[in-house]
Amino acid sequence: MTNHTQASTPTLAFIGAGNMATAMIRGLVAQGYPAARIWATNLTTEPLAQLAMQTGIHTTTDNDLACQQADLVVLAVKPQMMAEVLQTLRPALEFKRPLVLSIAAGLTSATLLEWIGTDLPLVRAMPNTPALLGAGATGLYAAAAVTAEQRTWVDRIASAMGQGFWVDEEAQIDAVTAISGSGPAYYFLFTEALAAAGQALGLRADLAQALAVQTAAGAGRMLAESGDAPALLRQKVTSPGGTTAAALACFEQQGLAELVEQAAQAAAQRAQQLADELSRPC
Ligand SMILES: NC(=O)C1=CN([C@@H]2O[C@H](COP(=O)(O)OP(=O)(O)OC[C@H]3O[C@@H](n4cnc5c(N)ncnc54)[C@H](O)[C@@H]3O)[C@@H](O)[C@H]2O)C=CC1
Ligand SMILES: O=C(O)[C@@H]1CCC=N1
Repeated sequence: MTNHTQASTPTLAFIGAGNMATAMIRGLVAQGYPAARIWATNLTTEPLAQLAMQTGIHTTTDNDLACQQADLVVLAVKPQMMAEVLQTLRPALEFKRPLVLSIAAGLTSATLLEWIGTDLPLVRAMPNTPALLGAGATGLYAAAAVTAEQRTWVDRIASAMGQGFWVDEEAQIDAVTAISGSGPAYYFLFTEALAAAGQALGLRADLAQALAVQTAAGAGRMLAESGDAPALLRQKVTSPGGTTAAALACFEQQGLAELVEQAAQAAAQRAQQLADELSRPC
């Protein structure tokens, strides 16, 4: 029942329009994806009203209705809600047979397909919130049965949100989750810590925050636009015997690289744990 006449611009249905789906939708619409080809659902109308007003997309609290319109269904509820949502969506999915794109952390394609109860084409995606600005990084894994045309749909969506990166092994999606899915929060935390350090050095709170935020934004742009490797950019700031060298030596002595590695491992392990916990029969 897939609507092949609309194949080049598939109709999308986002099931669970929360933080991440909203960032994706706003990013897609800002990059010119037709709002008339996007549906989004939530449990109540309140969170949908603002999204509809800002973007002009279709919204509904009826997951079946949204699914019935869609060539591509984005599963965007929390992993803990997924089994219940898929159980109720099963008839609509079986009838319409869309491409399913899950953005849920952890949940494997095997578990998702078991819950869907029928063999549908499935892509696991791990986007991140900068998708809102068209500056996202999205990891992608195609489970079996995804057609070449459906891959082009996914590529188009990922490029409208920023950059897409296909991986060949599903397990790598957990690593992507730990680096870029959760990654924006790490940079936000570092920015908060830098602002607090500015206050500790005697700066006003608002000034310390403005300096930390503008520095993060500037450094991010240099990383993205200069073409230089992060290490080279770091070296260009670091005068021998100067202030940066003193701070970097402190980071090194305190084991920053090891700490970052441990944090990323904790995120990846949590993704696997979520998958194990949720796929266990009750
Ligand atoms: N927030 C992020 O940065 C990222 C989140 N993800 C994944 O995206 C998914 C959603 O995460 P968030 O957007 O952060 O969570 P969220 O809680 O903001 O959004 C989920 C939304 O689903 C709605 N919902 C719950 N049950 C529903 C149902 N039966 N029908 C329709 N809507 C329903 C909730 O009301 C909520 O608004 C998760 O699976 C998460 O792993 C993936 C990448 C990044
Ligand atoms: O924290 C989480 O579980 C989700 C997945 C990646 C970012 N947010």
